[in-house]
Amino acid sequence: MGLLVDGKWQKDSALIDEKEGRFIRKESQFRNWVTADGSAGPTGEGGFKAEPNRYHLYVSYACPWANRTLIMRQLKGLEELISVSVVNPYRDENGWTFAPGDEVDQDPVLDADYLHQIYTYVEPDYSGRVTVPVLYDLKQNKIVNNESSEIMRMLNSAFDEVGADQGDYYPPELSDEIDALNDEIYDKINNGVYKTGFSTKQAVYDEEVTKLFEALDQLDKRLEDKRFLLGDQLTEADWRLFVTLIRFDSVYHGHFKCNLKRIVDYKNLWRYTRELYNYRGVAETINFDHIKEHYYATHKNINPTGIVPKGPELDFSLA
Ligand SMILES: N[C@@H](CCC(=O)N[C@@H](CS)C(=O)NCC(=O)O)C(=O)O
Repeated sequence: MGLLVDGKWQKDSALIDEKEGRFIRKESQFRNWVTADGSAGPTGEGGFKAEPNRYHLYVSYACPWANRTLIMRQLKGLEELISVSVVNPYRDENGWTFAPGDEVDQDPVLDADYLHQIYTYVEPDYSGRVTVPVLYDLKQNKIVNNESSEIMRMLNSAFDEVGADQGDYYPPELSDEIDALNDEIYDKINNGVYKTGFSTKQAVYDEEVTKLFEALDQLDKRLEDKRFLLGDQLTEADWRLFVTLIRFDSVYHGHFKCNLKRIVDYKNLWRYTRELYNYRGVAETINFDHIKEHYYATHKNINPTGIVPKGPELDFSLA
């Protein structure tokens, strides 16, 4: 996997701590916020007022972090207000690309070949990873933010006065509970599948896969008497969990060796995953071809042939 160093693309870089055999995720770097009045948000600079047709979202259908922002865009009815470009699912030594493909978009800003060109266009000496999602300001030609958890929060509330649909997925009275669940789910599940799949030492794999399934077992119990994580109200925490569950049986189970069980084997998690998948507009944000192609073809270190498996056959219908 490549990255930018002082604005120059380097084709190779390591995300694994060689000695420990552990996967380490790096912090996102653009941390400004779109707000209703353009004032600064919790981090970064002000000047990013919520306006229709001003912001653009770069995503990959493969990526669970990008998926959560696409879901929030859908839930809040922002499809006409915030445009989207989907990158090619195959990430080669040049990182994410706009190489033509099924359901791949062209870049509206620079007609770029690579996503890293967007990063260096706004910051010519940028050093760091070139990740999706990216929320881009078409008016000022700046990257607002490339941290999905923050982009989700902006989409949840900043556009409410300019045409977003009703609905608050991070209501103040539940925020402490949501934050606590998010921390747990991020560490053990969202990032847990990556820590399991990218481990290069048996002991690290054993430890991570055990933590992952303990957490899934607990959530399955939690959902025994609850429709959603916090009861009847759907919150951000559900969508953050969902993006990992929906990829689980297709890629994490095989490709990342998270194979003690599948999600279809869990009574409550399976019911829950299907319900969220069928929730309004959400299925449109899921593209299993992109998901499978990305993981199996891109991570040659764990799947050297790049063969993308045909299965599994999954039925998400509610019947
Ligand atoms: N913390 C970031 C993580 C985003 C992320 O890691 N995206 C992956 C795709 S799933 C990516 O673009 N990786 C490219 C790289 O690390 O070079 C977020 O949640 O937005």
